[in-house]
Amino acid sequence: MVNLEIERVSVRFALPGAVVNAVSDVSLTIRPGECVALVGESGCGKTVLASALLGFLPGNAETAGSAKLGDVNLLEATDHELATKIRGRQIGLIPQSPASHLTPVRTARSQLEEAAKTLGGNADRAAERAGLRPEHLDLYPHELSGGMAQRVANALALVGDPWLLIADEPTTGLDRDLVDGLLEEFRRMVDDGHAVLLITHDLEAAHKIADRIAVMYAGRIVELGPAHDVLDRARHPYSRGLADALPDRAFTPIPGLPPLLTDLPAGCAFAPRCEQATVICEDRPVLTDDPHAVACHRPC
Ligand SMILES: Nc1ncnc2c1ncn2[C@@H]1O[C@H](COP(=O)(O)OP(=O)(O)OP(=O)(O)O)[C@@H](O)[C@H]1O
Ligand code: NI
Repeated sequence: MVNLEIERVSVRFALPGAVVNAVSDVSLTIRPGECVALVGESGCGKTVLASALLGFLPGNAETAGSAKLGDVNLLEATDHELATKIRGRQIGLIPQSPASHLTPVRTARSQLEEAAKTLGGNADRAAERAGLRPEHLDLYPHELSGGMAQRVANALALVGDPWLLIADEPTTGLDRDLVDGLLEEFRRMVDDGHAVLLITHDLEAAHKIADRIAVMYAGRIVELGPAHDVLDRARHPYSRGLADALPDRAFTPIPGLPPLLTDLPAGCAFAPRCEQATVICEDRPVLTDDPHAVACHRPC
């Protein structure tokens, strides 16, 4: 097994009269045997980064940087190469809003069995791992509740036993028991030598299973380190605000809104919301190169 080496990846969308800088200069290595959680507010670029890795960006997207899985640069691979070698086999994706990715005219079982046949996996085993009962499998997508559709999508991503699973908000609509069951399944995979990139708003979920946490703000990673360090001793004022808003801490969420991705400031994008900011924050801070990395001139 190899690492996934994401190096200086940027993704921009060209719109009439504007450019959306959705992901800027993201570097992150994901290794077998670890779970990395990618957290941050809605719209900070988490899903766009995942889509870039699997070749799911729309035509108006432009990418820079590289994402290497062995000798394959995922950002330059052809759709054929991604479809036959990567997706589902090496990298499984649990997409955000899974219901829209299921084929409406076919039962969950037929979709899962087809994936199992193509990828060489076991449909029943994947369904069980995702917390589905056999009777759920005979339903059509429109008959599935949100939580059940989520479990079908989770099973589809697990069936080919990919070494890396990218799970984009995989706990949406699941009640606590199912969330815990799924997180335990992810942890088992990781302990078995797989890797999981868990994209989530749910810091509690990240706290439970992640080895490392990457905090994203306005398209950039602003803090990256061991999960407990990032949650309990956050260095970036933004991460500290996120961690302080955990239910058992219950401080007020950070006031204000992130900047528009079409109009990013030249300096630190968080500065306008930051109580620590001074004039030095008009220069963009770079992410430090240490095990608990932070991009901030005035870390906590
Ligand atoms: N095809 C597109 N064209 C233009 N802008 C886009 C496109 N797709 C995404 N964006 C923008 O890129 C930004 C990042 O979106 P993304 O979906 O990655 O956020 P996210 O962090 O996954 O948020 P959430 O937590 O709500 O899922 C958003 O501002 C979004 O509007
Ligand atoms: Ni998203």
